[in-house]
This record gives sequence, C-alpha cells and structure tokens, in this order.
Amino acid sequence: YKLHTGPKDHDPARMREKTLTMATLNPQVKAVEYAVRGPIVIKAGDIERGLQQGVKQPFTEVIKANIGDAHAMGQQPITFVRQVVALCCFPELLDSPTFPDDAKQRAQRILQDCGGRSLGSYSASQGVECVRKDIADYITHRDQGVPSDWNNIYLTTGASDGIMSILKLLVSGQGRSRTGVMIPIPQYPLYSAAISELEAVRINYYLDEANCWALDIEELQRAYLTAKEHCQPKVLCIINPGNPTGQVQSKKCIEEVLHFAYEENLFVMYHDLKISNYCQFHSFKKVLYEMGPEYFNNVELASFHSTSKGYTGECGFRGGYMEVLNMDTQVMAQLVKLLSVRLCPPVSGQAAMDVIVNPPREHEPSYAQFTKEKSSVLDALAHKASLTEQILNSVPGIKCNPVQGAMYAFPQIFIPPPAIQEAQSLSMAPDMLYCLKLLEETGICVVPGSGFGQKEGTYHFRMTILPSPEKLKVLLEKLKEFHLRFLEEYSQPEPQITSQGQHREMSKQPD
Ligand SMILES: Cc1ncc(COP(=O)(O)O)c(C=O)c1O
Repeated sequence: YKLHTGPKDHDPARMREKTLTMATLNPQVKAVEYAVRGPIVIKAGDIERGLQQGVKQPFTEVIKANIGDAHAMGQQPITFVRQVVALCCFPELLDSPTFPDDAKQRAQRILQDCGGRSLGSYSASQGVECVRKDIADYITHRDQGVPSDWNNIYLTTGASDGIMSILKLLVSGQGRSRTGVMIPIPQYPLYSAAISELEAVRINYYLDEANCWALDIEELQRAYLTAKEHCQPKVLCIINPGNPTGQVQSKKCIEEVLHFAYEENLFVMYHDLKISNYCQFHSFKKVLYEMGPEYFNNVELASFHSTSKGYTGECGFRGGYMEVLNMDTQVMAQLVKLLSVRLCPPVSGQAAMDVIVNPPREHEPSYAQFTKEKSSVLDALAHKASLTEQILNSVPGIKCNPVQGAMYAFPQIFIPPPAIQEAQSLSMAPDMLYCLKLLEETGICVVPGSGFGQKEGTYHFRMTILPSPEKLKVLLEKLKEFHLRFLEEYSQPEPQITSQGQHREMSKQPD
C-alpha cells in the first residue's frame, strides 16, 4: 500500500462520500431521545441568541425552566463546598487567613489521599479512598446505624454515569431472554435513552396521577407479568422523589416495592434525588434493613446520588456516587474493570461530593454559615413548591399534583381537540405544540410531557421550580395568561366530548 497525496486533478470543491452518515450511524444512537435537551430547548437557545442580537420578540428574556440546573437559575453556591474545592484546586490558599480552619482540614485530608497531593492526578477508578469512607459514614449516620461498607461505594461522574454502568452490567440475552428494565412512566429520559442505547427491553409501569403519582404495586405486577411474555424482566428502576413527577414515596410503598423485587428476583436501581419539600423521606436501604435479614442480605440494590441534586445543585462538578448491596463478588470485580476503562470520575467532583457528605459539624467555625445557607435553599424550595402548585391549580384546564420533593412540577394540561388536530397535522405531539407556542409567545421554556412518557390521551409539561420566587411568580402568571389565550384560540363553538383520557372537568375550574 502506497501513501499518496491525492489525485493530481483533485477538485477541492468535490466532497467525498462520508464514511459516517445517517445511513451508517449506529442505529442504537439514532433511537436515543432526550427531551430535557430536545428541540424545544434548541429553539430556546436560538431565540436567546436572537434576542442578544436585537431580534424583536414579545418578551425580553428566555426563562429556562426545562432542566434541574439550580445554579443556572441563580442559586448561589454553598460557601463551604466552594471553599474546600478551591483549597484542593489551589493548595497555596491553605496559607490564606481568608479560609476557615475546618475547610482547610477537609481539603488537606482529601489532598492527602490524592496521588501527588494534587486534584490534577487520576484517582483509583472507584474513587478517592477517604471520600468513599466519608460517604459510607454519612450513609450509616443517615440510616441511624444501618452499616455501610466503603468497599461498596463507587464514585461516579454524576448519577447518570453510575446508572449507565450498572445497566451495562445487567443487559444481556437475545429474543425472549433479553433483559427487561422496568421504568416509571413518566420517567426521567436518561432511562429510556440508556435502554435504547443498550438495546434492552423497556417495561413501562405507570405512576398513579390521580393518587399524587403514587407507585401502585398492582401496576408493577401488571407490567411485570405482561413483559414476561416477551423478555426477561431483571431490573426495577425507582426515582424518589420523582422526576418529573415530584412525589415522595411512603414507607409502606417502599416496603411493597422491595418485597416485590425480592419475590421476583429483580435488581433494584434507586435514584435518590434527596430533596423532600415537606414530606418525610425514607431511605430504601434503611427500609430494606428494617424488613429483616432475609431481605437485607438478598435484595440486590444500587442507590445513586450526586452533587447535582439536593440543596447544593452543583451539576457542573459532575460528582456522584453509588452504593451497591448484595452484588455478586465476581461481578463486582467486573464492575471495577468496566469503571477502570474510563480511568476515574473527575477528582474535583469527588472533592465536592465529599463536602456534601461531610459538612461542618456544630462545633466547627463554618457551621453557622453553612446551616444558614442550606436552610435558605431548602426553605425557598418548599415555598416555591407550594407557590407553583397553588398558581397552576388556579388556572382552568391545568391540574398539578403537590410538589412533595425534588424540583419539578408536572402539571396535566387540557388541550382542546382542534389544537390536537393541528398538532397531528404537523406530525407533532400535542403537548409539543403547546410548549412551542408557550416558548414563542412568552419566552418560557418547559419540556413537553411526551418526552417523559404519559398515559395515552393525557398531556403534561415539566417545569422546574428553581427560578427565584419573584421570577417564578412572573413565569407562572405569564403561563396562566398564555394558557387562557390558548384555550380561547382553540375553543370550539360546540364543546365536544373530550378525547379519551382528557378529563371533561379539566376545562372547568379545578378543585
Ligand atoms: C432521575 C435522575 N437521574 C439522573 C439525573 C442526572 O443527574 P446527574 O447530574 O447526577 O448525572 C437526574 C437529573 O435530574 C435525574 O433526575
């Protein structure tokens, strides 16, 4: 084979046929959909750039309520988290009197466990040892003494990376023996995207909207038995508090779910979004422990948490961890092998994760400021959760369940049949049409319910409750005006019996 510089009569305008085209693209990549950063969000970005270049719009700013990114919505970082990470990144600051001693101690401890005492070196693939130990101590304390072994803790690049790694271990088989993964509907689209990418079989179990998005055990059983006809259900995914649905699961419900997983030998993947606005929050692991040793020593459970969710909202650090329980020891070695291919999660994210599980103690200098900042975030979220629910429920044709936890509302919207027909003629989901119009008329960017999955014939959108209370109020009032205009624009002289799943009473004032 002879390397040559190309034909002499090379025409620079001629484009060679590409090796990678839509026709040759990995079909699993083509199948992936991720609404949270989908077409509406791309359009919002275009509009925002247009506004900056002076394009006239009926609004002056785009409000991005599409993604749970607290800092992007103006939330201030927790000082202690940033102090420790800053000290780890630039250890010269350890001599500065500006930084409190407790932050310096934390940073020194983390640095000691980092190769070369630098955040810039790789860590072990499972993560920095002292961070793993701190996480295990935190979990033990959180669960009032239920033991956590640091050997079962793995640092991850956000929760997303941990979820993907565990799913990769679980998916196998062909035809009827292909792995089935049970996911809630509505779901966070990471799950459906990962299932498509890995060619697993998706098994939908529907949350009960009429009962505050409760997880109904009979529905789990229905979904499981139906799926068993064509695949091998092996995995049960739980999101608590719900994303996009915002419900917090009761202890009874968690017990039922764990019992079901035990009976059917399902591997449980549990993502803990941490924030409970006003409901009591129960850890799956603690409930499992209380169910007795037969359950605690057998149910295979992987729990995920990250710096993105919870009061810190540090999404950009991409810190996260998972705790795995009852995983086969040989499989555990395979997991370490898989993680080691990617070397390690960002060490700065690991440092941030460490501060979150190891915050200032009562006797330490940063305690007062830390507690004030943490409470301020959590109190504001609880306030915004009830504000959102209250204003949305005052709009005819919108019904919103209480936002018990996390940072999202997922209201049901009534879409008049003429609007549904218009959307269908445009090959668009009706709630996509609704959200597009909302964006174009008001600058508010939310995500259509169809991107998360919903019962056929019902329509929703997901919005975050993260903007400041003032901004959130403006957003909700604008949304209200838009919705009333939308209903009027598509109103019919003779109201029809609404299509299946749309509640007739939704067009009236909700209770
Ligand atoms: C259920 C669920 N899983 C995963 C993620 C992604 O989290 P991370 O930023 O930790 O990867 C989110 C973010 O909102 C989520 O709600």
